[in-house]
Amino acid sequence: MSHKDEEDRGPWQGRIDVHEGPRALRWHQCVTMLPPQASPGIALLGFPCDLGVRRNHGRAGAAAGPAALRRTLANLAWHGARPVYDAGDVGDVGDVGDVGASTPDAGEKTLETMQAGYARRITALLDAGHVPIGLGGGHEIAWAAWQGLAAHAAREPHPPRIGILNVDAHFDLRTAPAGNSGTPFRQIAEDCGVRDWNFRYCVLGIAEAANTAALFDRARALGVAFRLDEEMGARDLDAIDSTVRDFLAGIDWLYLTLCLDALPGACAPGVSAPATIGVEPAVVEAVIRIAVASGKLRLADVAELNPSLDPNGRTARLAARLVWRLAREIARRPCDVRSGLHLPARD
Ligand SMILES: N=CN[C@@H](CCC(=O)O)C(=O)O
Ligand SMILES: [Mn+2]
Ligand SMILES: [Mn+2]
Repeated sequence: MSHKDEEDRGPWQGRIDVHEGPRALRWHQCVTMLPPQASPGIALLGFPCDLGVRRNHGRAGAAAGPAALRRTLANLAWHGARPVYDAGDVGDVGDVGDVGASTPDAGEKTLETMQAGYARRITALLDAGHVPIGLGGGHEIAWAAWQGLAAHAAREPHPPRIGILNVDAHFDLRTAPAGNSGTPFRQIAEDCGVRDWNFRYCVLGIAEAANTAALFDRARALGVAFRLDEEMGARDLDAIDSTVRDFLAGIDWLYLTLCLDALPGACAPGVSAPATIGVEPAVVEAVIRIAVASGKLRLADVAELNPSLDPNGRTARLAARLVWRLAREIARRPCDVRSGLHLPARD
């Protein structure tokens, strides 16, 4: 690779094991910028936004999450059998400025224009048969992701039953009238009402101490399935498996969202609200395996990475590992010509 090529690869740079043979590959050598008419693959899309975290009185900095995630992913070992594309960041030229071009917001990066831009990009990626993995950004990414997925689903002759599986210390069902990082699933519940769809939402890792009684009441009123952080240990894996499988049995399409503040604060300090107990990374990986093996996953993301609060890039490493795990499990599955995750697993 020439010096010029290396420069052109932006964050996708890292160690090259020149003496290790052709299988000694890392992500930076295999991820390509998303070309037009690309064959179906995994598409990474950055959401460099923390405007929702700010509105939610959280600690700002997650806007730098996607860049840190790409830099960390770049050096991980490549075992992929399926292409991974970098679809860039929302907010790149043309993404946000065309929402109501005559409004004062035209071209401005507000929370709503960023969310609308992300939603449009997600719909286009899904329409092209890709499995998008969103790189957050605050958890306001979830309302944007839902809008993109719902627009894609609405094109189906019979709209699929969409379920959201959230690994999170928080319900994010707040009622604040202006959307923020704490409201996305309440916004989605309302949108389901408008569309006459059932709201199907399951959260794993809820910290009782970090969610008020009002939030628990709202979750119960909305029929939300959840497990507390204290019910998410390695010893609980059979019960976790049942919770996830029961949820998956009642849906056709899955949106999986991983809020890094669900993981123990010692592993994931680089978030707005670190967890005191949290869910161990190995358990989160087990959830990812079950979710992907269902063949129903359409869209996933990792939210709340805040590099400004992240000593030694510890949280970025964990976030990259979870993206890596997602991609690894997706790549194990046989590929249908269009969006091929309906097929049974090979193993
Ligand atoms: N998305 C996170 N929501 C949590 C954490 C708030 C924070 O950033 O401190 C919530 O609203 O409770
Ligand atoms: Mn959270
Ligand atoms: Mn959250």
